[in-house]
Amino acid sequence: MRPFLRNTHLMIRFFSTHSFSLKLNSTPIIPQSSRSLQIPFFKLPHGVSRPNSSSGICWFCSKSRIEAMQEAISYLSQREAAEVDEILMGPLGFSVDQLMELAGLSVATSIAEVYKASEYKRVLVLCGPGNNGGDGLVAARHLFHFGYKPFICYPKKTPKPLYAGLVTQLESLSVPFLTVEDLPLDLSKDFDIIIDAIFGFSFHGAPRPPFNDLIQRLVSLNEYEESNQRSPVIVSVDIPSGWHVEEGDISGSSFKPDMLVSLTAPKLCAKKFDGPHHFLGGRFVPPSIVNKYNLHLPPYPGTAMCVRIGKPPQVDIAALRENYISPEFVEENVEADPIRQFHKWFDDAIAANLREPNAMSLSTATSDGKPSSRMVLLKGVDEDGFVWYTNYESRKAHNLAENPRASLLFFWEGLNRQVRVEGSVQKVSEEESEQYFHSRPRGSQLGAIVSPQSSVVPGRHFLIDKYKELKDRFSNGSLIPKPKHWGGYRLKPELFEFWQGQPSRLHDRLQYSPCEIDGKKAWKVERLAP
Ligand SMILES: NC(=O)C1=CN([C@@H]2O[C@H](COP(=O)(O)OP(=O)(O)OC[C@H]3O[C@@H](n4cnc5c(N)ncnc54)[C@H](OP(=O)(O)O)[C@@H]3O)[C@@H](O)[C@H]2O)[C@@H](O)CC1
Ligand SMILES: Cc1cc2nc3c(=O)[nH]c(=O)nc-3n(C[C@H](O)[C@H](O)[C@H](O)COP(=O)(O)O)c2cc1C
Ligand SMILES: Cc1ncc(COP(=O)(O)O)c(C=O)c1O
Ligand SMILES: [K+]
Repeated sequence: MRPFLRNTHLMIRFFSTHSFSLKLNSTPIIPQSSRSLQIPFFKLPHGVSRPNSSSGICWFCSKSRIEAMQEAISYLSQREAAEVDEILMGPLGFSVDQLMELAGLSVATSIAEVYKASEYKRVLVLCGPGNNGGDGLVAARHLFHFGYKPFICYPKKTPKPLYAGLVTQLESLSVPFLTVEDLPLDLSKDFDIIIDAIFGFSFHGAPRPPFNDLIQRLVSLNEYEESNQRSPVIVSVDIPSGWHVEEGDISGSSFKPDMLVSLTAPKLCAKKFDGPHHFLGGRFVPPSIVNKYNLHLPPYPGTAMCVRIGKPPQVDIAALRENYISPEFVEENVEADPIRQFHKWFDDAIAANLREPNAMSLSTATSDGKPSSRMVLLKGVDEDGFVWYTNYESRKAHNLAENPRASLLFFWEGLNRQVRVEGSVQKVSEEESEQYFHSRPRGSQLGAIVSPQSSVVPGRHFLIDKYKELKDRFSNGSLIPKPKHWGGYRLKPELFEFWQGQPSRLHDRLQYSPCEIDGKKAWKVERLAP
């Protein structure tokens, strides 16, 4: 919901007691959460009352109320959490194994999103006697496969086949099991992450041995943190163990985790969590549960098993960095022809399922050397060069008219690779542009006619009005003529560089520049210092 709700006027139209549609500045909004979970209604924001008539009366509510709604997240009481558990495993047909597998996977993926295995390798998982402990065992297995080194402390093994199986699976991966006595009293040196999978929503009373001692060691870690000494981060599964499930840390003497992964929906104690990373996991909640408990939760993006709840933490931009780890990229293994090498890497980018691997930054410059860059989409590449399409009256087009030289840059983040290409630029033939133009979706064809690219327009309505008019004109499906001012460019490459990230910033850089061998045009490959 966040992106939709920055503006002031939100129109709410009621259909029944709870059901309403939302319109922001006249544009219908399908809340993402309801799209993915098919929630037919939203919780009423505090202070908004239902009109007397349910026949579709519309009115506006204020910005602060919208923000209140935006912040509204549902929390479950202890009783509700147990009830949801029963419904899932009763009428809804789930088995505990399934839910635990998905819960443990959510915990592992949440951790992997924030704490990279390259920096936070050693993970101690403290497992309690119930399902929360089972989630910890599952998370440990997934973390092993993600490249972490897990250790388990599971002092009260649950004598059920499900748990015995989870233990066997970890033993077969040679994951060490440590007794409480094996554990160092001071956990600060031996581990980078500690997963608290001791108690979940069935916790009650005060922690009994040996778990009281484990919890106390987590409290000591918080004290380390306060003294600015490096200590492991603590990740709590569902509930910070020792906290009251609804009231939180009532004694004020328990530990404060750095990350909380709420499962299914946050429990009431999560309101008291003020650490930097709150995630939601357990992507199995069906609409019937969402409706029954009036759940309002952030939607999971794409195929993710977890989603962040609340604001991302403040980051120190200067401290943001990745350590690249890639296979070596050496002279002996490259293609003699840089276009063939480009195709090889492009195929890798496709195989890695990267989003828009054909997106490239195009840099041009004015005749007096003022550079500018923007992204465009590569639409073809062969021995003649790299092709993209655009508006011939745009800023880039003016640059290219006065200085027909450009550079292209591809960055394939998931593969730690970039490719630089430099050369001279020419327009493609009218026939080639015609052919490509008509291959585009009709909406994009109309968009190209509507948009005087790079010139100032009076407002969004200018484009939308023109678009609607044209859409009507071409609604009979007739051919949309390509505007004269729209077409392709081809960059003929004169220099290439293939870059692959490596540890300690000692990256591989292989440059291809033109040369002549026996009077024939060829390419010289040279390694550049990173
Ligand atoms: N949708 C869902 O529902 C899903 C739920 N999932 C997971 O299940 C978790 C809930 O699991 P759960 O019900 O097994 O309870 P949990 O809190 O792990 O442990 C209970 C054990 O602790 C013990 N114990 C209690 N208090 C104690 C104390 N003071 N000191 C010492 N011991 C104490 C208690 O013993 P008892 O007191 O009964 O003798 C019992 O043995 C939930 O939080 C989530 O992580 C996910 O896997 C999948 C989706
Ligand atoms: C991923 C991506 C792909 C783009 N592809 C194109 C494209 O193929 N052609 C184009 O004209 N603009 C494309 N754009 C928009 C351009 O980046 C840019 O805004 C536009 O071409 C105007 O640039 P100019 O004013 O420098 O000429 C793309 C933008 C993004 C983010
Ligand atoms: C303004 C503009 N023109 C053209 C394109 C390329 O689109 P297509 O793939 O439909 O040719 C894009 C892509 O983002 C664009 O933003
Ligand atoms: K826990």
